[in-house]
Amino acid sequence: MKHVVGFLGAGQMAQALARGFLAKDLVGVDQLLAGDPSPASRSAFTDATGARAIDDNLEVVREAEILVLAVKPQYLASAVESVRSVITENHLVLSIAAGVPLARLEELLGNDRRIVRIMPNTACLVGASASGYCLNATASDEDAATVGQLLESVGVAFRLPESLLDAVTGLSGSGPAYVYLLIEALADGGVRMGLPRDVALSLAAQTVRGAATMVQETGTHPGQLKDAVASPGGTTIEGLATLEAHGFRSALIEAVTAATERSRELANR
Ligand SMILES: NC(=O)C1=CN([C@@H]2O[C@H](COP(=O)(O)OP(=O)(O)OC[C@H]3O[C@@H](n4cnc5c(N)ncnc54)[C@H](O)[C@@H]3O)[C@@H](O)[C@H]2O)C=CC1
Ligand SMILES: O=C(O)[C@@H]1CCC=N1
Repeated sequence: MKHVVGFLGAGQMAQALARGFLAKDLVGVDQLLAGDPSPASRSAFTDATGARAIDDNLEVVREAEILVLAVKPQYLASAVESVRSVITENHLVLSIAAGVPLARLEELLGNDRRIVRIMPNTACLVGASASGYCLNATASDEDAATVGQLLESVGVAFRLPESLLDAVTGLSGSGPAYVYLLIEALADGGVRMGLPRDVALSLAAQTVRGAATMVQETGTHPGQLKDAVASPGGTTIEGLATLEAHGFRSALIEAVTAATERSRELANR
């Protein structure tokens, strides 16, 4: 593929995506650049990727073929307005801003621009992201293929109707944070029961990884995999009953719902 990829915003997500693309050799280091007014973000980007980060968004847009809008949703309008005059139909514009709909992006960029709204997550850094994306009417099937290739290089990706992008944000966009909480809490439980902290953390993280891999690689329903762990009258069923008594499932369902609703609210800012 090897298009020049420019990021507006050189923060955490730009760094994670850029490192993922580099690791999969989808871009070379000289085909990557980022624009950011923050010297700290620029040095972090260059440290993480070896690529250029400059305080000149116009130059980034002029050089880029694929432009990734990677600023916080509240800074998106001002970032785009400052470069709008140099964004052409030759650019494929990807926005990762949570909650910002294609209609708003078209207002900012013009509906004759090729625009894709994406929701990845930070695990793109390790090639294990989970993403959803949707295209505006001007973007082509070839653009969809390009975006699919980029996102699949750093994990799994689903092309979806835009109406589902907020739910993707609530589940997999925000989801790594829920799982970090789970891992931390499992480790705390282990420490409470006497395990050394480092051992507890390692066991907790590997347990989450192993269970996720079992779901992905066996294709077996998680309920069936859960049943296979829980022996009659054994230890697991005691743990499961305790989780049910504390509303574990409901807490996760409500977390995804709340984050999805917040993503919907961000559309109205
Ligand atoms: N952090 C996450 O897990 C995820 C974040 N997102 C979305 O990614 C976007 C970026 O989030 P993060 O990387 O976490 O934020 P961040 O705060 O780490 O990075 C944003 C960067 O944008 C820069 N910036 C601000 N105004 C700018 C401008 N006018 N031009 C160029 N750069 C400018 C800031 O200096 C900062 O370095 C957000 O819209 C967020 O909704 C999407 C998926 C996951
Ligand atoms: O918390 C947020 O708003 C961003 C979007 C998805 C993950 N982090």
